[in-house]
Amino acid sequence: MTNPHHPTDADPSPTDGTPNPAEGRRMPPRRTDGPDTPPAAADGAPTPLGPPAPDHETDTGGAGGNPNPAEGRPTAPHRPAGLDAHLVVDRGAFSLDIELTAAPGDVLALLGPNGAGKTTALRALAGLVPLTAGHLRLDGTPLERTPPESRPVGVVFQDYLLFPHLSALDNVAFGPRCHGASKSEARAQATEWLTRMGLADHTGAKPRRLSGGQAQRVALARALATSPRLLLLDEPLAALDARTRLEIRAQLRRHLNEFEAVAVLVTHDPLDAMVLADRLVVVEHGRIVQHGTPTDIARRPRTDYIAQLVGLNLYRGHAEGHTVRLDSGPSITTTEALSGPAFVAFPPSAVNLFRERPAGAGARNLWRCEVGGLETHGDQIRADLTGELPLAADLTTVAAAELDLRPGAPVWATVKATQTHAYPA
Ligand SMILES: Nc1ncnc2c1ncn2[C@@H]1O[C@H](COP(=O)(O)OP(=O)(O)OP(=O)(O)O)[C@@H](O)[C@H]1O
Repeated sequence: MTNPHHPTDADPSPTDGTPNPAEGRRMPPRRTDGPDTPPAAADGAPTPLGPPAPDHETDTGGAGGNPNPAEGRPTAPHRPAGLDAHLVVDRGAFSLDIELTAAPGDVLALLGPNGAGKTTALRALAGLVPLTAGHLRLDGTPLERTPPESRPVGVVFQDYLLFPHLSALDNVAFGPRCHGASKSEARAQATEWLTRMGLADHTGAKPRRLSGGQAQRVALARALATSPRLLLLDEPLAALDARTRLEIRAQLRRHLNEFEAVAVLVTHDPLDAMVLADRLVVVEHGRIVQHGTPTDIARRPRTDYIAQLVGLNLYRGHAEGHTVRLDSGPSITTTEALSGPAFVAFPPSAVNLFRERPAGAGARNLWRCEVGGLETHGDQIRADLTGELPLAADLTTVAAAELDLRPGAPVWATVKATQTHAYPA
């Protein structure tokens, strides 16, 4: 479980990383740099975040609660469970402005291209970047002014940031220990978490002796051991090789399913997002461009980035019945009949290529194109076509050889109307 302690101004513990004789444990040094730097532990590793100090934030939502005329006594203020955030962060040339809400048990994935603002959003939730405006409430409690170490937040950093000098057990026990558990209680909790993670045989191992997948699970156990109300995962599988990733992705999904509070993960990988999250929030240029279930997003992408992510050709135009006239000129015949601004999408595998104009195109769409480039894509060749309609087409290596495809070659591309999907823009 991730919960090393970070001293606050109210914390009288030593600030030089030396053992605290009063408590018999080593405290991390106090940081003097800005809030945008993760707090560091004694060994320089950023300090994972922990639950709130017991007396820290108080609920301001109800100012003492509303009187209930029926009973003549005040009721508890309404405290919506889960995450309610409007994150506004100004960083000079870059600004983030996104709203996130999630119920307990939800797993949200923030997905987006480099520089979109995903990490900034995660760090704002953790309290490592201050909000310029907006709000952040967790289970109804405002957290904007709560320091990172006092937020009920657990973080799994991309490279895990385990304390190298501590065993897996002590890495996990560190969180509960910093929140007042006795050494034996903290170790018992850590043992339980490591056992749940399938690491009962590795409790004594130092991080350098753990595989990538094991280290990831120790980091997750450390994040969960203090029962956070918000779990943040920054590219949780990025440091793993492809084989381990497959296995750990499935395990992480299981652990997230069992986690009863809100989890937010940041990823570049659409597969991680689709497997791990209930809802995707796609961020571009610091703004949400689309959100929804993985299926919604995959079926109805609304930006080029998302279309590429889910492997679709995407066009925007104006629909009249079964024809969508594209803003760029040509038309696409679709099975759906629509009226007004519309998107049309189809997968590269739906495209058939011919060197000669095919006879009797019938209900197929037909465009004259040119091969712009070719690349291997899994066991297929992906042809990028330019010309009347820019598109990506997938074909087998045998078909590519038979067509003698090479950059600059003219080709005819067809797509059946039944393989397109049109929806309102
Ligand atoms: N400390 C900082 N000060 C000022 N600007 C920053 C700082 N850190 C990041 N930025 C800028 O904020 C923007 C968003 O960065 P951020 O790291 O949040 O994006 P990201 O979506 O996580 O990208 P990536 O996927 O590459 O990690 C970028 O333009 C980046 O240059």
